[in-house]
Order: sequence, then structure tokens, then C-alpha cells
Amino acid sequence: MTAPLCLIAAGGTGGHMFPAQALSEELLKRGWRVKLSTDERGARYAGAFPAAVPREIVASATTARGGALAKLGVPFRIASGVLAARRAMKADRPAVVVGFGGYPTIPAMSAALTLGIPRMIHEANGVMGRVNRAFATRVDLVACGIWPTDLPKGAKGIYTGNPIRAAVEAYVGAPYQAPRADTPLHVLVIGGSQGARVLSKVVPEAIAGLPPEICARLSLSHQARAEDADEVSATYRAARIAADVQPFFADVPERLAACQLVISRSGASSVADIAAIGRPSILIPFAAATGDHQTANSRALAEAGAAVVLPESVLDVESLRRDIRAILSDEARATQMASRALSLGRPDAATRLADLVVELNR
Ligand SMILES: CC(=O)N[C@H]1[C@@H](OP(=O)(O)OP(=O)(O)OC[C@H]2O[C@@H](n3ccc(=O)[nH]c3=O)[C@H](O)[C@@H]2O)O[C@H](CO)[C@@H](O)[C@@H]1O
Repeated sequence: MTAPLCLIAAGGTGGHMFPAQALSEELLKRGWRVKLSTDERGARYAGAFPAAVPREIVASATTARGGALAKLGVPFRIASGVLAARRAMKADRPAVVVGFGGYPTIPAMSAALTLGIPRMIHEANGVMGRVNRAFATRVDLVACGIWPTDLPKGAKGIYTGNPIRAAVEAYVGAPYQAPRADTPLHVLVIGGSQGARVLSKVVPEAIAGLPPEICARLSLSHQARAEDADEVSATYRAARIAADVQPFFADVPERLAACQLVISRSGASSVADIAAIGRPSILIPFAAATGDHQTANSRALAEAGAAVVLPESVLDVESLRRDIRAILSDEARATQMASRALSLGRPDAATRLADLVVELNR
């Protein structure tokens, strides 16, 4: 008997592709076959997917740029994408189809709907994305990365959490070295898969103005976009603070485990990683995120006292410096924030997601 096939459809951003990858890995471990349906942008993130996962590239119909004529063609391109997905599904016969959100999932989710194939979606954020919302009541269930989330009436939501990658899992439960009066202090600054300009503008200045007894013990790992890196490095250098500035840290899990404080955007996977390893954080939600979902993503950590959330509207150098200083100078508070974060971690999210896929195949 051939192993059951799960078709995973994921849109073109890292935010959609990371959780899709985690589910693929878990299903392969369980002896399933997995196929990925994505667009050209998503394919750039697919390099980290297991080699055993074949890819089907769908046309980026709805993201096509151009004038009115090009836009007029969008419904036709979606329709032809759906027909192509139906043909592929009739040949592949997936047992279950899982959508992770984004426009490139429209063909696969529509085809699964019209063919009556068991299907679910995973929503990583505390506010549903547009495509996931459109399908939420037309799937068997919605696996939710953040809870509670704003499900439309009639949708069946199940809290799974957001899957973390194996490299993060390796540091779950790693002991937290709380900041003390004489210990080295390591601060990690991350802005999501693309980096975040606002963190490069405000964080180095806030850090450089900390009292000398803190600066002398500080070292930074600061993810900065290539175009901001020189300025970020120069500010730390002028304040004689050791700083490793890179456009992307391949070893974020290790740096997270080693830090006393993380300053971060509140993208779904970043929040999941911070909670899983259990570190105090200052979260700065991306104000322009659809439906302000990064604020929703940060809520549970904020309400539990695991994170301080600074909305961009009130973010300034002084307030950020005050918060950084308060956490790095208070061993008891930092320790409590770390353990509260850990209590919200869902290191078993990929397992839970895979369990749901298996149940849908019964
Ligand atoms: C700008 C934007 O719209 N971002 C969205 C995008 O997230 P985006 O892809 O920006 O960010 P996420 O926080 O979801 O994921 C970032 C991941 O990259 C890792 N990392 C980060 C920096 C680094 O140097 N190295 C590294 O490995 C983090 O640990 C994390 O695992 O999709 C998410 C899921 O839909 C949304 O919640 C975010 O709002």
C-alpha cells in the first residue's frame, strides 16, 4: 500500500513557509508523502524543505503587477490555476490538503473544496490573513498558531501553536542565565525574516545611552538590513559596545538561548521561538501588518508578563532605553519573564498539526 500523500500549499513569504516546512518534516517522519504547492517567491524559501518533498509551482496570479488590463486578467488566471490544481489532484490523489495562507494557496484550496478532499488551514497569526479567512468555513478545521484568534462564525478552530524548527527545539528548556550585577549581558535584536529598519534606527541609540556599568558588560547580536549595517555598527563602536551585526543570523536559536534579553518584531515564528526557548523580550509589533496582527501575536506574552510591548506609535529612544535598563537591572523580574515566556511555548505544535492531518485521513 502506498503511503498517504499530504499536499501542503503555502504562500510566498517566509512567514507562511517556515510552519509549512515544520509540518512537512513531521509528516515525513511518520511515513507520509508530502508535496508542496507554492509560487515563485515561495520557492525561494523551499530550499530548506526536505529533498523528499516535490514542488508544484503555481502562477502568482493575484500578485501580478501591471495596469488595468493585467488586473482584468486576474480572475482568469485564478480560474486556470484552479483547473490545473484539480487536474494535478486527480492524478496525485492527496489524502489531505493543508493551506498555510497567502494567495498562492487559492488554487489548491479551491481544488480540494470542489473535489471534496479533506482539508484544513493553519493560521499563524492572531488576526487571520485574507485568503485563510475566505476558506475558514470551507475547511474541516482551522489550526491556530495564536489563541484566541478572530475566527469567522461557523469555523472550527483548534489551538496547535506555531511550529518551531528543529534547531529551536534543541534549546527548549535551556537554562536561563539571569542578568546579575557582575555578569556579561547579551542582547539579541531580530526583525523577522527580512530585518526591520525601525529597530536599526532606535535600538543602537537606546543601548549606547545606557549607564556605563551596563555598557561595559554588554554584547549585541543585531540583525540589520545590509543597507543599515554600517550605521548600526558605527553607533555601537562609538559607545565601545561589542556588537555582531549581520543581515541574517543562521544560528538564531543558539543566540536566543544565550541572551539575557531579546528585542524583536512580533512575527508569528519569532514569538513562537522566543516562547519555546523562554527568554524575556521587548516586542515592537510591525504597525503596518495586515489587521495589526503583530500586536495580536504579542498579546499573550504581554498579558502573562513575559514581554514588554512597545507599539511603534509610542516607540522612542528614551522609553526603549528605560525598558531595556529595567529588565537588565532586575534579576528577579528577568527570571520571571523568562519562565512565563517558557510556559507559553508550544514546542509540540508540529506534532499537533501532524496529528490533525492524520485524523482527517481517517
Ligand atoms: C513583515 C511581516 O509582514 N512579517 C510577517 C511574516 O513574518 P516574518 O517572516 O517577517 O517573521 P516571523 O517572525 O514569522 O519569522 C521569522 C523567523 O526567522 C528567524 N530569524 C530571524 C532573524 C534572523 O536573523 N535569523 C532567523 O533565523 C526567527 O527566529 C523566526 O523563526 O509572516 C508572519 C507569519 O504570517 C507574520 O506574523 C509576520 O507579521
